[in-house]
Amino acid sequence: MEKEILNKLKAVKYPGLDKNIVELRTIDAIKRHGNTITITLNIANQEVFPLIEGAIKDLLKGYEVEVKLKAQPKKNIHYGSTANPNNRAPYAKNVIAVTSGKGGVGKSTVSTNLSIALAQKGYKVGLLDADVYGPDIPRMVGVEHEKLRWGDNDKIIPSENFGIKIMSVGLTTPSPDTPLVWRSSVAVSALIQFLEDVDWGELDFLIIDMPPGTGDIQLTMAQELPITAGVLVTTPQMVAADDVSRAIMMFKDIGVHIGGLIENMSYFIAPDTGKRYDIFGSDGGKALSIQYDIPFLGQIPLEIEIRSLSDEGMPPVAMGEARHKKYYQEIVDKLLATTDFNL
Ligand SMILES: Nc1ncnc2c1ncn2[C@@H]1O[C@H](COP(=O)(O)OP(=O)(O)OP(=O)(O)O)[C@@H](O)[C@H]1O
Repeated sequence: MEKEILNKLKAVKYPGLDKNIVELRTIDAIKRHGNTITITLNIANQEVFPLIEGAIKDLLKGYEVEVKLKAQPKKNIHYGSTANPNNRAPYAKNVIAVTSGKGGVGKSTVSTNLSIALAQKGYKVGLLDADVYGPDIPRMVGVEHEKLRWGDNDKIIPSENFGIKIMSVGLTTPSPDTPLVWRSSVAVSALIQFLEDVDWGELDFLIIDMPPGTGDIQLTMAQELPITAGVLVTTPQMVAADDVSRAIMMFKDIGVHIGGLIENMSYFIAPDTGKRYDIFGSDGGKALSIQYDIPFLGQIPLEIEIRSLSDEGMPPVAMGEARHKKYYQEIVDKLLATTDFNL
């Protein structure tokens, strides 16, 4: 019976999208009590709920149907409020914080390429690698052997490459592979120093590659900076994971506007044939963004070249083929459209 209903529900399109509510995983449960069928939807967008409810009731006319909205995850963690943050970076017109639920999803690769894509559009961009657990950005932009340098004004001179200014916690270690073993309080004060003591000049965008997760560092950054937009990176496998939901809820709880969600390593492009394989299914990121009512900024496939170019310090958006550039450039165009940036 439930299966039969689920099949029928495939006829209901999600408002404004070319996908149905079943493939977008918005059906949380279908239950039958006597003659009543109760369908629970898992969506956060209150405005589309009545539209879907109406369409379901029309479709299942012969049945007694009740459509409910699943209670969204309760905010049992209180992150506090960052309604009136300090502004340690008055030189930046906009601050974008890039984060992820878990490590290894490609957050630093995304931050780097989005920063360069913004610079390619003519904006002045600074990229702060605040990922104390894996400060990979210097290697990705080929500045890993640079050391901290101070200018005449006693300010730290940021590295520069591919049209962006770069500062990383990784540049504070004696060699690129020295591990950083910092307590979070030390990491937070180092980051604040980077915000205040680096000679960034005037910036249109300061992009911060945050550590993964929802800890002290994220919260302090949100208290010390007016974050214009938070951007979340996930992989299709992670889409259903609690970590991603927690990262989304953290931004929502502390009042940071979410610029959108990016799905990285979405599908695989075979290097020999160019054929696309949807290894992890498709559209998980889109479904997640619908569930939490946040913009979906796009997908980046898993491609060997993205990894090899990044490892060699040649960011794909600058040094890759046209299609690599397009992945990141299209995401930047969408982000510029979803958020009211100060430009
Ligand atoms: N779309 C992609 N296709 C292929 N490889 C990718 C892609 N995105 C990232 N990678 C590779 O995956 C690895 C992890 O990426 P990255 O360091 O950006 O992740 P991260 O989420 O920032 O990790 P960490 O939390 O450890 O800092 C890197 O080797 C990177 O080159």
